[in-house]
Amino acid sequence: MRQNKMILPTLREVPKEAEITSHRLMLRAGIIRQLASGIYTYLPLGYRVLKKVERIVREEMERAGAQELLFSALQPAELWHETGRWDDYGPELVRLKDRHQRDFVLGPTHEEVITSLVKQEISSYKKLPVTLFQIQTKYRDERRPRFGVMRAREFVMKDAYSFHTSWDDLDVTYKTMYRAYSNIFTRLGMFFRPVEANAGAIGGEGENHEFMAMAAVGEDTVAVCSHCDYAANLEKAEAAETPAAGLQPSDEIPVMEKLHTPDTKTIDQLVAALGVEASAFLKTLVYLADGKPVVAIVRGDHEINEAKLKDLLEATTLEMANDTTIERTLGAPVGFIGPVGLKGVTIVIDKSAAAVANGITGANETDTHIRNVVVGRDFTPDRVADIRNVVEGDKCPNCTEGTLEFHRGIECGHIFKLGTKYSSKIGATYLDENQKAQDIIMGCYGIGISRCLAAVIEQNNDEGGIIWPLSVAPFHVHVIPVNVKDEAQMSIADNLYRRLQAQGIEVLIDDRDERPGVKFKDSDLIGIPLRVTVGKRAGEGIVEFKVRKTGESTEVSIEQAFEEITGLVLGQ
Ligand SMILES: O=C(C[C@@H]1CCCCN1)Cn1cnc2cc(Cl)c(F)cc2c1=O
Ligand SMILES: [Mg+2]
Repeated sequence: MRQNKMILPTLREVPKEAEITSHRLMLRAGIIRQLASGIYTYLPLGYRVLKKVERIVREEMERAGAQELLFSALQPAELWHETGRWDDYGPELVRLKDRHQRDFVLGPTHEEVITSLVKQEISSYKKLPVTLFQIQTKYRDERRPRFGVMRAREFVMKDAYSFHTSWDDLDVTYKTMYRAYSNIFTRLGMFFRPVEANAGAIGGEGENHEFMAMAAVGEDTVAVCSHCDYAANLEKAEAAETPAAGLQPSDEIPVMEKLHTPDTKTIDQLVAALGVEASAFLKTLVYLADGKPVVAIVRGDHEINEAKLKDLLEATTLEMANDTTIERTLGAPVGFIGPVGLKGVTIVIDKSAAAVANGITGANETDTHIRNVVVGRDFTPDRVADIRNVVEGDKCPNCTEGTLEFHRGIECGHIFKLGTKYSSKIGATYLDENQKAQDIIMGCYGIGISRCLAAVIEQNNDEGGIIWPLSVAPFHVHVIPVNVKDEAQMSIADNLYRRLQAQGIEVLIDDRDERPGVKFKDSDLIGIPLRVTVGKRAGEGIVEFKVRKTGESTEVSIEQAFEEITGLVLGQ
């Protein structure tokens, strides 16, 4: 490709709205341009990378035995009524009416669509298992799109769905997909970790894993064991059971005692006022689970994990109760609430909080707390479960030797064992050997294709700009004639450009009439992995060969450069 003709608008200045490296570099390197909030145009340079990521994903999906198809982004609302998700989702679901005033959604995902296709096209167990996938634009009306394509309102996703007659068979495909995902992210040149995850709204009855590109700007927190290969999204991570903290037989603990705690509402204020550790407090929170009040208790030094609480309660919606609801439900002001004496409200307590020998909680009276509260003596919880976020230093639940460390990750893939949640609602069954209709068992597997571009850049950049891995680079080689008016330089550059292209190598030639400094800065910025500079010594047949990743550059003969490049590119 001749750069002088390309729409490749590089920018010197960092656009102020871009907060993270990949967003800044994607704008500066002429990869994307914003059309509207959370909606992006992929310029030619960016589109070449997007197609390369798609190709790698497609190759690995086909190697895993999946068949590619393509759905419409427009989905009839009827399907979303059948699964109930029309009502489950709020403004994030893009809804519209066609000219006949019929309701449609712009697809954020395609469980309903693919399950209804399988319902109408597959009826015998002989046709199962089958895995189908598409690479297509998805729409999710994020309240606050940010970080460029990392959290956009329109994005390219590969979504795959598998259909089975048994959980064992689903497990085979799940493992195949897990391996395919590892191949994909390895080929993208990404430092990634598969982590145990929380299925979230999609539900499903089985295990699920996210594939995290490890990066400081990642929105997700991953707990990683210092000793074994345990890794889990914080939404899911657990700690090894620690023996209950020196539980004294409850009869030795004195009876509860009220404490006058004027205006001390937060744990920190209480620690200061009472001079006891935060871990001695039973922090009481009030939620509405599907509209019903639930009291959740964690130790004062822990944080509630709403994903775990929601799963435990099997709630469709879970939200913090507002102060009015709290005061109405518990008859006490926020900051002084506690579990003792509550009637008619479900109490869930975290296992670590339940192990507190004698705790301090709100007394459900203004400016009053109580100490010597013993779980099981002074109040009886309805559930004792893991509903807290693990903290760094917690024991690993897998090996119990290592401790958990936190790292940030960008979720680039997520695979799920769905079960029959969608097939039962859509009515996708198969006839088993006894001609009996059974609900099809499903798995689903997503990759954020456009998000991968940002993740790869976050992990591959330096002060000069992007450093594309060869596998996804928009071009393999950047040929830069220093002075386009110099006949010798241009003919040598052109000749090399043509010979490399003839080998199937993708070459960008900077034939712009620009100062050398501008050319080199742009070349570092757009991050083509290999560069040949044709300058003063071209007449002697000498060019400069530079590897963007290492910065290493050597003066070599044109032939040496040609050999080196074909070796690196065709050998990859
Ligand atoms: O998409 C999934 C699960 C898997 C991911 C892999 C590929 C197949 N789907 C989860 N999810 C996320 N955000 C959503 C947003 C909206 Cl507005 C919605 F209506 C539905 C969903 C939704 O279901
Ligand atoms: Mg996910």
